[in-house]
Amino acid sequence: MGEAPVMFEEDLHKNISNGTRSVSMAYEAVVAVANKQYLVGSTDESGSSIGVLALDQTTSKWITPVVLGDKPKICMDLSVIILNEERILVIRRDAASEDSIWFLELNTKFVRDQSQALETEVVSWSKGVIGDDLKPVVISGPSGVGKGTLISKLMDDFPTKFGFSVSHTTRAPRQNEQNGVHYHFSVRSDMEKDIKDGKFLEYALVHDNLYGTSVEAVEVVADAGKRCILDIDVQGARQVRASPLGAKFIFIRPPSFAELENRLRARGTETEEQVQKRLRNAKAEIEQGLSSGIFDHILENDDLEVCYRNLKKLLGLDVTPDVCRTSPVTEPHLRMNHLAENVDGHFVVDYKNNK
Ligand SMILES: Nc1nc2c(ncn2[C@@H]2O[C@H](COP(=O)(O)OP(=O)(O)O)[C@@H](O)[C@H]2O)c(=O)[nH]1
Ligand SMILES: Nc1ncnc2c1ncn2[C@@H]1O[C@H](COP(=O)(O)OP(=O)(O)O)[C@@H](O)[C@H]1O
Repeated sequence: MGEAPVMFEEDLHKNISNGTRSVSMAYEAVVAVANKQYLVGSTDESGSSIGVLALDQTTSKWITPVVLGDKPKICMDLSVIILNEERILVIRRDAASEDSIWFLELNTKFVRDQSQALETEVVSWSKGVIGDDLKPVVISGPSGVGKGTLISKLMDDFPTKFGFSVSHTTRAPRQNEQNGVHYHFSVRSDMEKDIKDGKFLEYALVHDNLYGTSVEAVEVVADAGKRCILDIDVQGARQVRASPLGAKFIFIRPPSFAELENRLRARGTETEEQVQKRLRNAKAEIEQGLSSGIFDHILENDDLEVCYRNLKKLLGLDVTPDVCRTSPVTEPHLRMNHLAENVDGHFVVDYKNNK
């Protein structure tokens, strides 16, 4: 697999020989996917990463695609395996094992969306994660449910194991929030330019502010050999689910809407108007979290220590097993003053009339 079919090699040399395109880079492997031939090379223009070229067989034109994602460093010995029409596996045979497996996305939904947004050919690298251990973790949930509290506990208890993906946002910093630690507090125009330049894995308008996860924010954690934790909203989780990142998705649900409101108010970080806006958004977020199918697990944050223990259990950390209320949640008892029904193993809770 990964060796150029004979007719392609002849075709390639013919193209090169008749000057259709001088391929100035040494190429290690060629594969045919859909109506294109992809050359995965030992170097790109930067001279530091593996390069990618494509020959569109319908037009016989060479394409230098925009290459997104963290790029694998150059190597002199690689193999390519076609997984399907969407992605290929690239194995850097002379690299250390933790950096030898890479996916090149050629035609995934993420790549197609980026191609449309950037109006050009796009491919995207993503580092293959060996096993579950280093798989990034997406944690979502309505404002005030306890995401930050749970993540802080994980980071405090396992500082060498987990790293936090520092998002960008146009929201103003709260008291005690440090730029570059809690968020990269940004100007909207700067964020919008970087989004257009393909530097963001996902982004969304949340409570009237722009939030986004840069590719670099995730790679910084991965390069440190840590498991990346992303605290993002449901819209962002949906985008990450469609991206090549390959994460574990966990939705944190409050024990009741009234308790969520109590916590948000008690935290004292938002104005009354912002509290109302976040509570309005919370209803849709919770319904999305419970019934969208984006999330692998749903955890109820009633008792903090129980929820934290269940979170650690989900992440394969050594804890005494607990009644882990993860989806699908079977027993339909929620301390709500509102009926919850069990639909396809998920709770669809009607928060509409909860007061
Ligand atoms: N899509 C997306 N959402 C984010 C990101 N960073 C934070 N959020 C979400 O934005 C919402 C508001 O976050 P924040 O203002 O810190 O308020 P909090 O949820 O009350 O802590 C929360 O649901 C976060 O999960 C991001 O990078 N992308
Ligand atoms: N299980 C819990 N029981 C009671 N209060 C909680 C619980 N989990 C978090 N809190 C409190 O609720 C507030 C919101 O928590 P936070 O982590 O900021 O939520 P989020 O990051 O989801 O917006 C904080 O004041 C926090 O101390």
